[in-house]
Amino acid sequence: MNVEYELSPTAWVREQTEKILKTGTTECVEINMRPVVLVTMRGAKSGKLRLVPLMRVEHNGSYAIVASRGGAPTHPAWYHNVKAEPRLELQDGTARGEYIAREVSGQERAEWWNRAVAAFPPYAEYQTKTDRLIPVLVLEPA
Ligand SMILES: C[C@H](OP(=O)(O)OC[C@@H](O)[C@@H](O)[C@@H](O)Cn1c2nc(=O)[nH]c(=O)c-2cc2ccc(O)cc21)C(=O)N[C@@H](CCC(=O)N[C@@H](CCC(=O)O)C(=O)O)C(=O)O
Repeated sequence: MNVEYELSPTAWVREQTEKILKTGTTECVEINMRPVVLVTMRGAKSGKLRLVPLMRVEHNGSYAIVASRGGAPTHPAWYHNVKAEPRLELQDGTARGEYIAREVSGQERAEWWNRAVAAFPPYAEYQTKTDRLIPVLVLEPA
């Protein structure tokens, strides 16, 4: 049974996703020479399986995903998907696993925000472009 995946309507994102699917590894793509992971999540309204590439922020087997959307004034739609259904799959390189996402705040968010900015420095600039607090969600192995 072939599962119906929905790729991003944004061309450059869809192209990176297609490359990951074709090569079988997220190592075939990068942003500013920084690694990417591929998250598979359930659409909150459509129920579709959506494939969302995000920057790789990893620490001791857990990951953070950052709902930056380049510092746009509103959260990316995928943020609402993950809040509605926190169980998701993450692919890092060729490794894929089930994770449970939870939004973090306070000191825990600060720690993961530092890791995120170390992994992808533009996050710091994105946060200066919007007064929305960019959500950080930690993914722990299910
Ligand atoms: C364009 C829109 O995407 P979005 O979910 O807003 O997310 C925008 C971007 O964050 C998303 O494209 C990311 O993959 C971009 N992106 C990163 N985006 C980030 O926010 N952070 C990152 O670290 C990041 C890294 C990254 C690396 C590589 C790459 O190729 C892309 C990267 C989209 O896909 N819309 C679809 C689906 C939206 C959706 O998920 N709908 C839900 C409902 C959502 C709701 O309830 O509101 C559903 O299906 O039910 C549509 O409009 O049809």
